[in-house]
Amino acid sequence: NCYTSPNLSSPTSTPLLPRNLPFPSSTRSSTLLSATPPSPTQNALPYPVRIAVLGGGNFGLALASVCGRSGYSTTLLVRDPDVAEYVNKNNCHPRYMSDVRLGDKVRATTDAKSALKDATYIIHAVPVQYSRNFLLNVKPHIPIGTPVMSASKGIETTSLGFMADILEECLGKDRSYAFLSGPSFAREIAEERATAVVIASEDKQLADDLADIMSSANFRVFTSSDVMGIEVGGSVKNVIAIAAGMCEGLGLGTNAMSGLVTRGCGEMRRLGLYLGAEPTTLAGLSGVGDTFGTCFGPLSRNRNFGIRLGKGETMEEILATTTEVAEGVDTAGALVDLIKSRSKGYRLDLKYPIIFGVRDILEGKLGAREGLEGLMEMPLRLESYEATH
Ligand SMILES: NC(=O)C1=CN([C@@H]2O[C@H](COP(=O)(O)OP(=O)(O)OC[C@H]3O[C@@H](n4cnc5c(N)ncnc54)[C@H](O)[C@@H]3O)[C@@H](O)[C@H]2O)C=CC1
Ligand SMILES: O=C(CO)COP(=O)(O)O
Repeated sequence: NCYTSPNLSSPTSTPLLPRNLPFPSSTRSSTLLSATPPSPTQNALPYPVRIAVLGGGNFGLALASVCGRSGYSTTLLVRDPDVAEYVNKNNCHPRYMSDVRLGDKVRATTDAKSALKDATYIIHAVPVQYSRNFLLNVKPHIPIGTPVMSASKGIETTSLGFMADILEECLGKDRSYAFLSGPSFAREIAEERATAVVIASEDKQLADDLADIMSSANFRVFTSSDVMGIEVGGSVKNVIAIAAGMCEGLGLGTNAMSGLVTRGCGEMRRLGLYLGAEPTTLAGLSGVGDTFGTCFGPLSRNRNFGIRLGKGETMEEILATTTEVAEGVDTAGALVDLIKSRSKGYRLDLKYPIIFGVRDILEGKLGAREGLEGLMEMPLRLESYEATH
């Protein structure tokens, strides 16, 4: 890769905000709980920073507001000129979180060239299945070497690639990439509620710089080098959340829910270790942490999708009444295909019963109740297993 932190070693550089600190201490609790937003602060990086955010959905908006609140000029690249005009006039999106102001550092445009040519960092927040086309369209405007951070979670159904694969295939190997994940609902971020995430990159300097840029009292950014761990966690947790939602919709109870989510985390761990992820990442914010948030949090689209399935709605009925993306729907099938293509083992459905079960339910091969109750008939073995396939 060819990312070098712009002028970070300058002797005049101002000390950066501390990273990897625990949640803000009680001295900050008034800020955490206050309805009044804290005044914008610019994190002290000794070089000009301009952020471009690809994708004007909930998460692109939330991350743009984080960067804007840190004091950085942030441009949101959207597809619809009416949306761009509305954002610039009203400082909020007309449809997504329309009650949330984005802050005066955030502007929107449909002009990829103007958004990208001077960007120091690019944040990608386009749903996974649309990412390849989107990236190939904007590629001519992305300067060589500009680092890109993805915040999207899932697996592409056509290539079975994670975002790391899609980014490299679309934008080349001659730049550094980073990946943001963790329990982080867009609305809570936009409302400046306490949030802890992790940014992973093989390029430590990039992860550190992005953490400095985005960290604030209410948005804590930890760093990691385990890209695979981050990507497996972010992909699998959405599928587990659909199962958790079905469990909720069917009224199966707290014991069932806790058992299901824990066994789902076991499947995440099994796949992650097989693909080379670190166990600590899978047990961390982007693995178990995001699974808790998504399985139990009322804001989760994946969980809500599952609740509606559990209550008896069909896939078609649900898809016809939502414009928001539940990544787990496509990722469930992609995960099954990925597991089959990478594993030499047999009866993989017994090794990944929740992932395979959700895929079967989404494909209409099983009803939600039948699928979840089928888990009660799984062979009883040792609870813990190694990462063998
Ligand atoms: N919303 C959240 O709380 C979080 C979302 N994420 C991830 O962020 C990514 C983006 O999700 P959201 O912003 O929530 O999506 P969203 O559901 O809020 O919005 C959908 C976005 O997709 C865009 N879109 C629709 N069709 C498209 C197409 N054909 N080509 C390009 N773009 C198209 C829409 O313009 C919109 O920007 C997903 O991978 C999601 O898993 C991650 C953490 C939290
Ligand atoms: O990833 C998320 C929170 O961390 C958002 O989850 P949903 O896509 O299910 O809303």
